[in-house]
Amino acid sequence: LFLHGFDLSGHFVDLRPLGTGVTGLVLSAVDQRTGQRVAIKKLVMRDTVTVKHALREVKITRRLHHENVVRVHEVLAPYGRPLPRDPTQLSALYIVQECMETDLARLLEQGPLPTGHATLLFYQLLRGLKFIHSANVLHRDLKPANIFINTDQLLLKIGDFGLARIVDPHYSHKVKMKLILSKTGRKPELLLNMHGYSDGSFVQLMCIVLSCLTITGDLFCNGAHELEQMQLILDSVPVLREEDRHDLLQVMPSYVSHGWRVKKPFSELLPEVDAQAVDFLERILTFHPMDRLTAEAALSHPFLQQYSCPEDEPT
Ligand SMILES: COc1ccc(-n2nnc3cnc(N[C@H]4CC[C@H](N)CC4)nc32)cc1
Repeated sequence: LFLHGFDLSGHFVDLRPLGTGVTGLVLSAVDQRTGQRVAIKKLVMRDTVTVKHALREVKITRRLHHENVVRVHEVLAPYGRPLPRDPTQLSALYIVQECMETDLARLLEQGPLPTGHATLLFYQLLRGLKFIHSANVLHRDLKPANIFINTDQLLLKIGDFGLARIVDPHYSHKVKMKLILSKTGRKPELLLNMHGYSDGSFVQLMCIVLSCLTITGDLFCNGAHELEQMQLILDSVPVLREEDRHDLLQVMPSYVSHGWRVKKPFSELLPEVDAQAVDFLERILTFHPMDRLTAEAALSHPFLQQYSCPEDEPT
C-alpha cells in the first residue's frame, strides 16, 4: 500500500494524513487485523542522526505502558516487515500507535474548558507525567498539540515523544536560567530540572494551564519576540531567587520589573478561578524549576484532591 510514501503491508487500509511532525509524516489507518484505527508515524532515515533519534524515540515510547500515555502497538520496517536486528540500515521505520480522537490544541480552539473538565484533564496530564518521569524520561515538547483526548470519556494521553530524552536521575545540574533565543526560534526556554514536568518550555506549560483554566493561554504566548514574551511572564510570575534576578539582569536589564514585584499576580489575573486553583497555579508556575511542584507532588495538591489517589497513580 503506497500513500504519501508510506509503503506498509496490506492489512493497513483507509490511510488518512494526520500531520507532519518533528520527526516525519503521520497517518491514520485501520488495522484490518483488529478493526482498530491506528496512528502511524513514518520516520525517514535520512542520516545517522535521524536514525539515532528514531531508534531513541522507539526505545522510549515502546516501554511506556500507561493509561495516560499514547500506546505504541508495534514498530515496522518498510513493507510492514518486522525490524531487522540491525535497524541502522533501514531507509524508514513506522511506529504504529493507538489513535485518539482529537488533541488539546483543537479542543481549546473551541473555547475555554469548564473548570471541572480542565481539572480532570490536568489530573490525567500530571498522572501521565508522574509515570513518564518515574521512567526517567523527559518529554521535552509538551504542548496542547501533543496531548491527545477522547472526548467521550474525557480521556487524556500524552503522545509524540519525538524530542524525548532519557535522563540520568542522579544528574546533578546547576539549574541555570538561560534564555535560548533565536537559535531554534522557540519561546524563551528555562532549563528545567528533570522533575519540572513541563520539561520543555515553561511558556508552553503556562499556556496549557492558563488556557485550561478558562483564560486564553495566548495571553502569555503572544509575545512578539522572546524578550517581550519573558516580560509577559515576569508580569505575573515572581522572581524569588537571587541567582535568577542576577541572571535576568544579565540578559534583559531593560525588561526587568522594578523592585521585582509582579504587576498582575494570578489572583488578579484569574478573578473568576477559585482560590485553590490559583494556589495550585502559583506552586506549579514558579520561575525557578526547583521551586516547582513535581508531577507527583502536584497530584496531591487540594486542587486535585477530588481525583487524587496515589495508589492508583502507578510509576
Ligand atoms: C504532527 O502531526 C501529528 C499528528 C498526529 C500525531 N499523533 N501521535 N499520536 C497520536 C494519536 N492519536 C492521534 N489522533 C489524531 C486524530 C486526528 C485529530 N484531528 C488529531 C488527533 N494523533 C496522534 C502526532 C503528530
